[in-house]
Amino acid sequence: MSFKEYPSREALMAGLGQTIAGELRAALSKGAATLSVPGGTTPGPIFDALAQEDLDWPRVAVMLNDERWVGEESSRSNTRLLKERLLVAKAARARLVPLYAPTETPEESLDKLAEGIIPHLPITSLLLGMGADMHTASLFPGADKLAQALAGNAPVLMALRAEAAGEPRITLTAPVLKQARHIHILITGPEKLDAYQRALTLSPTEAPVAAVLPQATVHWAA
Ligand SMILES: O=C(O)[C@H](O)[C@@H](O)[C@H](O)[C@H](O)COP(=O)(O)O
Repeated sequence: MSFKEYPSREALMAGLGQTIAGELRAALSKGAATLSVPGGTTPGPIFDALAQEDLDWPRVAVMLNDERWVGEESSRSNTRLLKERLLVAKAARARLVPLYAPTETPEESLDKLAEGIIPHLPITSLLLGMGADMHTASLFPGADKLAQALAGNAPVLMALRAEAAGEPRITLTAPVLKQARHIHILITGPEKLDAYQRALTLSPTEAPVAAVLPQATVHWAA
C-alpha cells in the first residue's frame, strides 16, 4: 500500500493521468490493455488529461468499475460521463466495454455484460474513487449482497442495492478489482482523507475500500 500527496488537485489529475497513460503504454508494447474507471464527480479532469494522450487507443478496452442502473439520458449515468469526458479526442477510438443495457433491472443483463468483460481481464490500470462512507466501485457498506461481492469466489459482475446508492447498481466485484495490475485510488479533500485513514483500521465489510488497499496506491490532494 502506498500514499501519495500532491501539492494541488491540478497536479494530482495531471500526474495520475500520466502515470496511467504510462502503464497502458507499457502493456500495449506487449499486447492489449484494459483501463477501468469510476464515475462520480471527481475523475473528470483525469479523463480530460487521458483523452489527449497518444496511445494506440483502438487496442485499449475501457470500462467502468460500476454503473448506476439509469439510461444515458440521465445525468447520473456513468456511461454518459465516460462518453463525454474520456472517449473523446484521441481516446475516441478506444473500445468501450459496456456496463449498462436498457433492461428494467440489472439482473436481466448481468450475464451478457459479464461475457463482454471477461475477455478483457485482468485490468491493466484500475482507477477507483471512494465515498466518504468508504465505498468503492458500488461496494457499499450495508449493501444487500456485499458479503458475496467481497468473497474470493464472487462472479465478475454483480448487481447490488444499498440505501446510500440511490438506484440499483452493477459493479465489478472485489476479486476482479484485486487482480488488476495497477490499482489507483483517487481522493480529494479532508473528508475523504479522514475516511481513508479510518478504512485502514477497518474490515472490508465495514469499509469496502479496505479490500483493495493493500495493493493500491492512494492519490490525494487537498
Ligand atoms: O458511480 C459511482 O458512484 C462510483 O463509481 C463511485 O464508486 C464513486 O467513485 C464514489 O462514489 C466517489 O464519488 P465522487 O467522486 O462523486 O465523490
